[in-house]
Amino acid sequence: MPKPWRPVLASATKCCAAEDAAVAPDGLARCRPQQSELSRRLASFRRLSSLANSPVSATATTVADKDGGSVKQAACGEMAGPLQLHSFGLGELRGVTHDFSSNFLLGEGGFGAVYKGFVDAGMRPGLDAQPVAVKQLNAAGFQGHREWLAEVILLGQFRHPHLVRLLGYCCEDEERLLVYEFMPRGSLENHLFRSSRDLDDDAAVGHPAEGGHRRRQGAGFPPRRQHARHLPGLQGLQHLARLGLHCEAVGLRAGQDGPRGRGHARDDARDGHPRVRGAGVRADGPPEREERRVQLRRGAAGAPDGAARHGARPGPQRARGAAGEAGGLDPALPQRRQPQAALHRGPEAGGPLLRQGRARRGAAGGAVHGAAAAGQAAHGGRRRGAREAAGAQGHGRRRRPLARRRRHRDWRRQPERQGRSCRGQGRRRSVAAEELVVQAGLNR
Ligand SMILES: Nc1ncnc2c1ncn2[C@@H]1O[C@H](COP(=O)(O)OP(=O)(O)OP(=O)(O)O)[C@@H](O)[C@H]1O
Repeated sequence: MPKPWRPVLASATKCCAAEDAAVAPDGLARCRPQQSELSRRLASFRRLSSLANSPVSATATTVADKDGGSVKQAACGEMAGPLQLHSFGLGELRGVTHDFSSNFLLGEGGFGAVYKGFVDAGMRPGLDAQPVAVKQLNAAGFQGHREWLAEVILLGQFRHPHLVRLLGYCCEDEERLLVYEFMPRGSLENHLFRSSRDLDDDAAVGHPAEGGHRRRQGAGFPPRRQHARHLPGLQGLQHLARLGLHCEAVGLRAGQDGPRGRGHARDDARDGHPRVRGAGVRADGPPEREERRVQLRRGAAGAPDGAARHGARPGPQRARGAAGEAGGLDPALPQRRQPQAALHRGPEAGGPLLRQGRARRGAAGGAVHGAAAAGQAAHGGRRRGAREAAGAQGHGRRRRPLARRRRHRDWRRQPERQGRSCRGQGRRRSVAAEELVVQAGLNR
């Protein structure tokens, strides 16, 4: 009659004597085994590992751990019994990881450094040739033999497609290592909180001669959608991560002082994330300008008055189609355009005489200002063409609609604005990202 199992973690919780407990900088007490403690544990583990290396025995064996408790352990030299693990020598793992070369470093966690390696087919019976991740206990860290042992015993018993598989371990002198199957796409944490470029970097770890090398690690942007598709059940978390991206993107676009700047926000937006436009708002700009920008954002994010898809911006094609075919305004155009266009209806076309922005360029149905169209056709550049066309009409520069000019004049004449130029003070206001997200309707 085999002895009943003793819960592994019940003994694991009391992992060291009170005098061994160290207080970490974050204020949490953690157990850090002292040398004497390690030697004691080593003795108990040697019994375990000698059994592991012994000839095949399919019978489960009970091995005493250091507290005199017992954990059920099978002789596993040939992958038999509950713990189907291979025991590796330190020399073997050195060979596998090119002597723990920094070129093979995958990352570092609380347990210690993790290296990539390759095991050959003949290394152990039943062990296929494959890449592996070798985790080496950091003797100066706050984890020790007990955590290592718990990992060996727990992960050694489980086989599940969603769990990384522990292939083996090494226990030599004071060295404690764990050998896992290699996960080419990195950890779940990375998928949730780091950029695809970092993920690609992880996959590229290896010797330069093999085409892989380590470039960089570190915190990055939330992940892109496609990287989590293959991870079941991550959609909800991905959604949260995407919201995080919005906040960050808005913050960057508003302040322009982020680590990767405007271009990065654009890159991420191209990958299907809602794009928040025009967050760069001048601190000294007229207040209505900011409101208008927020309106635009609301449209871009797919609100009822806006474009149909995230990031979709009504471009010249859509504006042209709407103006030409229906002779009216494109309902998908942001609200900002409509009043302006309505002010300038062309008599012959019966449609809007679109005088500003992209919609003006090449609008069909003769609704384009003739001189502007000629200028653009001759010179190509939209702005330059418009400016020259305005020059041909006798204006020094393109004029804004009268109502808008008046509004701007009134704003300039406000007492608190006296003595300050309204141009050229390009200090950008750092608009709180959350506020913009709420205004833009992205917080759904
Ligand atoms: N099986 C694996 N395949 C590929 N990479 C891995 C594997 N295991 C770990 N890594 C890499 O090593 C890094 C550190 O690993 P991990 O976080 O598991 O270490 P740890 O010491 O167990 O951490 P902690 O104890 O703090 O949870 C991971 O971010 C990942 O990049």
